[in-house]
Amino acid sequence: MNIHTFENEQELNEAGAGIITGLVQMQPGAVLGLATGGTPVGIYEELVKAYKKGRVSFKKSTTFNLDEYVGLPEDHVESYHAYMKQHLFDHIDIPAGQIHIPDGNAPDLIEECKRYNKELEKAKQIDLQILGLGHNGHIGFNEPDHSLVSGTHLVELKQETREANARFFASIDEVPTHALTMGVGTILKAKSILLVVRGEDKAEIVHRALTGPIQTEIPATLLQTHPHLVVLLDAAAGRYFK
Ligand SMILES: O=P(O)(O)OC[C@H]1O[C@](O)(CO)[C@@H](O)[C@@H]1O
Repeated sequence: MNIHTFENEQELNEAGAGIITGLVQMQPGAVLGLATGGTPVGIYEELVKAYKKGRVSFKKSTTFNLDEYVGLPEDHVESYHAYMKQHLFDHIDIPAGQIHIPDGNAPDLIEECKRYNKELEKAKQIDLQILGLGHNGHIGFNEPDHSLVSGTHLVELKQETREANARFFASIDEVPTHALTMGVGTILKAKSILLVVRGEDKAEIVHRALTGPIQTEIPATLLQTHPHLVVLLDAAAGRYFK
């Protein structure tokens, strides 16, 4: 595990984007696992800048998003479909057919999970999985539980997750109660993982996740078992690592 702490958010963003562009430059057909939420926004901004400067092309890349809310229309500004377009896909050259995001509006959500798993199987392996971290230790939307699911599945969001994400909605009542998420088995199967964590409010959980006992009640502790984990922390999130 390689942990890097940054005093400056911009340096963190550039480092994160540099890891992604470095991979895509060397391996244009790379399969990228993408995250949403507040954490990766600055990294996506740097990716867009790199693309606009002609430093990288995503024409041959494939992407798989970690998760999507259930029941939020795709064009709702807080759906992860809309988020990805707004922050990345509308500004780079990736062909639409190479983008994969679970469909939280599918008529049969269990079938949709199976379909997503099949797409992941076809891609064989994610080369680089980008992850944020929930305050309760969730990765993707794999919430703390006495057991965890390996593949894509339907989850009920914990109240604390809905509260944390309420900042993006007009009120907590608008935050969906369920989501589809890639499972921890798929996440851990990625060749490399890039975990990004920002803010004082996540300092304790990221420290527990990376140094505490491995337990499904803190799903991110499973990342300790991954052979190629890179962690980027801002100074506030990294305070217990100093
Ligand atoms: O980056 P945020 O908004 O703090 O969210 C933490 C994590 O939880 C999620 O919202 C759930 O997948 C992710 O998008 C994010 O990585």
